[in-house]
Amino acid sequence: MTDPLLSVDDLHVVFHTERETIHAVDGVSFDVHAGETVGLVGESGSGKSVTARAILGLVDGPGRIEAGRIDFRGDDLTDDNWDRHRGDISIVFQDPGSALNPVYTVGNQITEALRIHQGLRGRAATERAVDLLEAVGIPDAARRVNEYPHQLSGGQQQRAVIATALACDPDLLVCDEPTTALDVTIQAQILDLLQDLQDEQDLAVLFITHDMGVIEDATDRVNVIYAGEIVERAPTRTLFDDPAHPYTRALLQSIPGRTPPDQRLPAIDGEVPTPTAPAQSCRFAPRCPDAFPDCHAVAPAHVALGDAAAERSATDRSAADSSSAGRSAACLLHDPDYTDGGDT
Ligand SMILES: Nc1ncnc2c1ncn2[C@@H]1O[C@H](COP(=O)(O)OP(=O)(O)OP(=O)(O)O)[C@@H](O)[C@H]1O
Ligand code: NI
Repeated sequence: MTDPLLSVDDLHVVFHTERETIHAVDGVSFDVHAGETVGLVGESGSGKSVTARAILGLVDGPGRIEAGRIDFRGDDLTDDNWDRHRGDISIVFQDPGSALNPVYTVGNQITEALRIHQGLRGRAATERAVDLLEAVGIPDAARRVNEYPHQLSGGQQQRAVIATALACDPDLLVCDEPTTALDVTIQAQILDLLQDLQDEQDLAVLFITHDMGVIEDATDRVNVIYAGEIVERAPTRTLFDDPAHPYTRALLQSIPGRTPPDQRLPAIDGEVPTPTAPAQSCRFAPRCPDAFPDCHAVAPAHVALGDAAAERSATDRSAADSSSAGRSAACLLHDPDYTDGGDT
């Protein structure tokens, strides 16, 4: 496989608050290749947005990137190379209302981005802004370019936000719950739009959501995050057909058709713990239906499942424990496929 466009390697983002130290992102690694959509999925508080902000260089105090690398086209962004790649990575947040400035027209916001990132001004910028609004499916774009955000519906606002994000002609679009604030029909339209844009522009997308249904529709590969750690990674189809980690299975059980936008994974009792210390055990163990004593005593490590071509991995207790060879993983034990060191 070619080199990844984005490579996040053992990223640690820590918030030092007065009360406690929060290891919000605690050793996260994943890659995104040109043109693909990679999902990052987990419940509220699992560290998705902090990961997204870290990639954009937007972690603010009291948060700090304390370890790890974020490579974009081989440049280490944690080395303060963000400015060089400012236009190469764009982000779309959940709430289009707060992403758009209410006192400027939609067109002004897009032309501002075009000026900064492409050096376009005047008529050329306005024409490009209209093109972008058309590209994101806003009808009558030549007129609507002069409208203010409040004159657009929620779905159209998110389209306008996406148009603004595309104005810098990014290679990577980070979408942090881009459809969560929208109703289900509009959600589907925005997902279709992202898919079309991606096919046309060879855009890579990092898609962040708590909704497994959206992951299934929108992504090629997926990373499951829990309390700051990736617990499983697999091609999306594989993950749905054959989930390895108990947390992944719990997430899958929590999609009754489609989770309503305002509801969060009701099927799993309890909440994601706030990681206030380095992991001494499996952070999911207290909620895990399959946990046994070791799960509470040993921090699992991440191991490959199958050969490299399978592109699968999950956290595994035995890998953390040098005395036990092989892959009779704690959290994978009940699944005989994963205990034979074998193939998937
Ligand atoms: N400014 C901050 N100060 C202190 N802790 C923070 C701050 N921002 C985030 N955190 C902590 O980082 C952890 C991860 O938060 P994050 O926003 O990344 O979760 P998330 O997965 O995006 O959740 P959601 O689905 O609700 O958006 C949480 O424990 C949160 O309390
Ligand atoms: Ni978030």
